[in-house]
Amino acid sequence: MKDAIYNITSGEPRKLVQSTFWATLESVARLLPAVIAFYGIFELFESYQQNRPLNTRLFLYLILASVVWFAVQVLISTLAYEKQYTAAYDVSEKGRTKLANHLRKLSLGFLDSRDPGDLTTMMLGDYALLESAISRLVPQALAAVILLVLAFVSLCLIDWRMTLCLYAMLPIVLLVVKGSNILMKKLGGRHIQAKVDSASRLQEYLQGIKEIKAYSLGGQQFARIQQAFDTLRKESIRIEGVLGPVVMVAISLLRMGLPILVFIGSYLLAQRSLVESVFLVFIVVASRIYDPFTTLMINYTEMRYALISGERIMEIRNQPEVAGTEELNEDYTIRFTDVGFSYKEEPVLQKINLEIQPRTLTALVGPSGSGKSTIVKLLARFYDVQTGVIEIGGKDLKTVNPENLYSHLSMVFQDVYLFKDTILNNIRVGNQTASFEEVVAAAKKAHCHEFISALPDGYETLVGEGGSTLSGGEKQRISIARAFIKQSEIILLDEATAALDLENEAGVQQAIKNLVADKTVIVIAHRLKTIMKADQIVVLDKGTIAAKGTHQELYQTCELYHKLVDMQNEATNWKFSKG
Ligand SMILES: Nc1ncnc2c1ncn2[C@@H]1O[C@H](COP(=O)(O)OP(=O)(O)OP(=O)(O)O)[C@@H](O)[C@H]1O
Repeated sequence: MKDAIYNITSGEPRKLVQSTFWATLESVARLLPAVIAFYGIFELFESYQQNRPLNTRLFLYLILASVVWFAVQVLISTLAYEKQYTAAYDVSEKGRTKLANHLRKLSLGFLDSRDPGDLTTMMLGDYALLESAISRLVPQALAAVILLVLAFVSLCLIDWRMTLCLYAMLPIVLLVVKGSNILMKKLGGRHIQAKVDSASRLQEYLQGIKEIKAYSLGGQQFARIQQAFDTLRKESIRIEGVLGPVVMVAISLLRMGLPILVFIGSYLLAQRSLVESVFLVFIVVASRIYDPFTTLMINYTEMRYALISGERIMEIRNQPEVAGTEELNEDYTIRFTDVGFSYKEEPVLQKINLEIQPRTLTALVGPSGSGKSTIVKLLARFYDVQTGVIEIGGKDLKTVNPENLYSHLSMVFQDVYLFKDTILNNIRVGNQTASFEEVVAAAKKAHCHEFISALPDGYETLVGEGGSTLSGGEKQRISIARAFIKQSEIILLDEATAALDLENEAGVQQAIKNLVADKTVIVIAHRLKTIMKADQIVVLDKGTIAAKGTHQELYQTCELYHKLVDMQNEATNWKFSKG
């Protein structure tokens, strides 16, 4: 129970105290008309039995009490509504923000293992369920339990036998509910998975819409979405079909307490072991006492969902963040010692031994899939190595604070992501505090000032999500501008010139030259002519280092490198001087 509440409130159980207090007060207030009615009926009964006139003054008081009750009820309901919803939106806003912040600090390995729609569903759908659980379902459920316990204790003081009749079916109802929990866990999990799959297929469909059009995949991809939606429909019907009857049975069973009460009560009356007024009290109470519990049962399925959502959220929240507290010093010597890594079971890198001196340019070359990008990703600590160690300035990367590491690294990757924001702010990603002049200077060095200035809104131009309104080359130059403005000591370039048109290539090559001057640079180069002057070229083959050296050395001694260069010569008709 404690865990359930902790999960539903996504770690903030205290937020439920106020909501539950108000929900209980509201439920108690709803019982008051029954008390007022009881006094009226009781007086009718007594006056009839004692053969005396009705106490009209009492009825006046009861009418007055009804009016006061109405006003108080409205006030309490309004306040309860406000408190409950404020708490719910507060918890979900803080929870979403915390989760988003936490996601940023998780390893990419963990994020890769999740379905793309999963986290979106969690942020939107799961938190929406928690909102309704915190605002309504849980406070009402807790209020129902509190009320049942309070009523039990007070009614026992009047007549314990009648109280037991009223609650006679409760143990059986609790057993039914407990039994349905196992079913709900299984079906609820499958239902949520079906929702996640639908969201993922939809996201995949929208993201790949260009490929779907280009390769006429409409039917095939659409069938995948259709299947996901169909599974969702089946799971939704299954869960309603199974849990609906369980809820109805539980409510009906509990209400069986009323006929038991009438039956036993009549017997006790006949035996003269019960007075009529007490019998009356119980009949009146029985008309309202089951209401909160009925609401609880009707909301039960939704509440179980909220619980599953809470568990899903807490599972991510409990994932360890990429750890490390050490700060890098001024020494930027990079050393890989016996590094081994695999994304899944298959090893992708084995026994990587490499030293990169500060302010040198190291190029990684090798056939596709040989592990070049993985080396760069390990250095950027997107993943932690599984064997061996990577050090910068003698510090094991695993012990370095990731934020500190990123402050010393700039990355220009193949798939540049631009945020749905102005170009100015997209360049400022490299340095949030950069002035407009600094942004322009960086853009000039990255050879993108010209095309930005030609846009109608210049640096204030909004780019689409992912940078969809700019060409590949333009996006890449903006990412180079980001790196310029960051001015970090280590630069990781992944196919930095891949998306550039020939016309701009020379200019951008010059920009990169400026960028990397006096920096420690690791570049993944597919076009080998760009790295001929590298201080060190590392040739990778099937996850191991085949050879290291300068261009001249490798061309003469490394067969694979020789082959790669010759292949490119042929492909690009590039005249290459062998001297
Ligand atoms: N996220 C991932 N999950 C699982 N396997 C991966 C992942 N990323 C890469 N791999 C695999 O790891 C191996 C090395 O990939 P990597 O991207 O490092 O090679 P690369 O030399 O950079 O290739 P390319 O030149 O084609 O970009 C490949 O077999 C690839 O399929």
